[in-house]
Amino acid sequence: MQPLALLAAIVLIAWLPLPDFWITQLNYIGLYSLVVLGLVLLTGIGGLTSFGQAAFVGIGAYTSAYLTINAGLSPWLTVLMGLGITAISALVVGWITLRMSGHYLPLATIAWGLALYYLMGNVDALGKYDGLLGVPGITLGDWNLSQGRPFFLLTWVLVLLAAFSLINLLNSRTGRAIRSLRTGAQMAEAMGVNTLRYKIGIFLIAALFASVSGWLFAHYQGTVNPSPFGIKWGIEYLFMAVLGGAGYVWGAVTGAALTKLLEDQLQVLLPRLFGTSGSYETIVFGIVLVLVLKYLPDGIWSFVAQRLPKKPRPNDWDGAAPLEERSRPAPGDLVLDVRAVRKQFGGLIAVNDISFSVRAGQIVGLIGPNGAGKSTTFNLITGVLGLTTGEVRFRGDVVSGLPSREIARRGVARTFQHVKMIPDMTVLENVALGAHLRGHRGALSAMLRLDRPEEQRLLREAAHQLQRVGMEGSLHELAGNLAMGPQRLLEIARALCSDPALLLLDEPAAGLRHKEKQALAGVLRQLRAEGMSILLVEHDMDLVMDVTDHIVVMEFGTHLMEGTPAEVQQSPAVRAAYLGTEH
Ligand SMILES: Nc1ncnc2c1ncn2[C@@H]1O[C@H](COP(=O)(O)OP(=O)(O)OP(=O)(O)O)[C@@H](O)[C@H]1O
Repeated sequence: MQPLALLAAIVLIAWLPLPDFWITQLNYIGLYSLVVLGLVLLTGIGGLTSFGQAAFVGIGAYTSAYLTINAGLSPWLTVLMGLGITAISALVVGWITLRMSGHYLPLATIAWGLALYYLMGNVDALGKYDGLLGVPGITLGDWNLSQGRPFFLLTWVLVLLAAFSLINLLNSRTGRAIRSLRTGAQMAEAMGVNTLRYKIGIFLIAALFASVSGWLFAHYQGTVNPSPFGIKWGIEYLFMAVLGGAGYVWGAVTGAALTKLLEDQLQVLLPRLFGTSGSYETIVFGIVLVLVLKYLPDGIWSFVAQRLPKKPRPNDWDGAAPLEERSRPAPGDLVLDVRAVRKQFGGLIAVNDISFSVRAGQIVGLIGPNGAGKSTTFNLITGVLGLTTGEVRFRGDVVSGLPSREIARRGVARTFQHVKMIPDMTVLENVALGAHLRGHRGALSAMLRLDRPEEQRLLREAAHQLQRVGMEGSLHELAGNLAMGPQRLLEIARALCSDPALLLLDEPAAGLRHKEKQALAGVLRQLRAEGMSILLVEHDMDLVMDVTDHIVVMEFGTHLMEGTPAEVQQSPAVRAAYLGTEH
């Protein structure tokens, strides 16, 4: 949707002779939309559930109300102060709670919401549960922006700014990193994404949006008290996000609008229907939520989004400058040196003093029967697991003990045994995530669209790597629609995007058809010809024998033998290990 067309629509609505009742409704919808836009980013896109957003609305509202009443400051100044206090609170709360996973995070946000509610209700200076009265309006010259149509304009311009800055953010390097959070930390960290930093970042942005809504609310109402900032409202905001479509920016506005309109209509209709007064609308909302979750699990906007024409991202990257590349190891240089690595899980020694090396321009296969310890060795090299003893050196430096994103930064790229990608993002965007560490632009420059030159360079790299693996025809397809073969190639292209000196492939042939395996073998041979070093963990013996230069065989966590494919094929010990017969 075009920002200017929407802005024009807002000005038109303000100008039309609509009854004041509807302007008031739209004002509240705008206030809610701001909070829910934050939730779309945090919960729908980032996968972090928060019941505590109403508390951030409260911080924005109370800060501005208190300072305008008691210190006589201008609301234009107090909004910034509210944002500052909100930012500090969000950083502290986020830093503590966002390390938690599963149910703990929502529980922690409930605790935070409750704590703040009771704090607001018990502090004398904040008027306890009666709150603060006589909050002055927001003025611009002689114009009072806190009433009716002027307030409508102010609120909805802010909603548009928030919505389009989110859209810009999601279409950027930072946005891809944020979207990767939902797939789990392992893939994101392997792409060099500092997941905790990004989680705190989206928590902060969502809190700031809520704080602005609180500021507007305080000056619109002219009074603040704790009840709109309690946990009930924390739940209600989440409800709006889920109803509208938590994965979509416009889902936020849809959810806020439907909830407000439905609530108002039901509050009038239902008591008439039942003949008594009561909060029947809550029951109806519960039923609506269950129905939406059953029939439109991605929210009401998803229904619209599926029917909107989809334009592929216009190609503006072809002319961009290529990204800088790291220095390459010379052919034959020692790239990976695994020295007596051991991993113990309780009493089980999964990897028992394994040593081997990979040289530049070599494809080394790591094979062995199920449970031999291949994946564990792979995870030790990539930093997913810590070593019990031993050492891993990459290009001469010890990398064991480093977090996986640091190992990725040094030039080790990987794919996953079970493909990990972002299904609702295009192939091109998924692959561009691999170049995360080669870009530097952050959230603010993305929101303001100052990141475009860098973004074009990143997309150019992604398109180039897709061409390298023969997928140049699928740039704009959604990754979730790909067959298994192209999915595996997507992962390889994504890994190549980081400009690696070593590529670690975890069972890339698993689930592939014969033709797809042939295509994969072709890509691997071509990469080797270009000087890439590859460690290949694989069960498919045809592929391993076909493409590797050297093979390391593991059995029960130990090093059984190593040699050329021919030597390994002829080894009675290897045959026995696979067939389970005598050595
Ligand atoms: N996190 C863990 N905790 C305990 N034991 C583990 C853990 N991960 C792996 N193991 C054990 O370590 C051994 C080696 O497992 P690993 O997955 O590395 O083997 P693999 O050779 O990759 O097998 P496959 O080919 O089936 O993937 C197995 O006995 C496995 O059960």
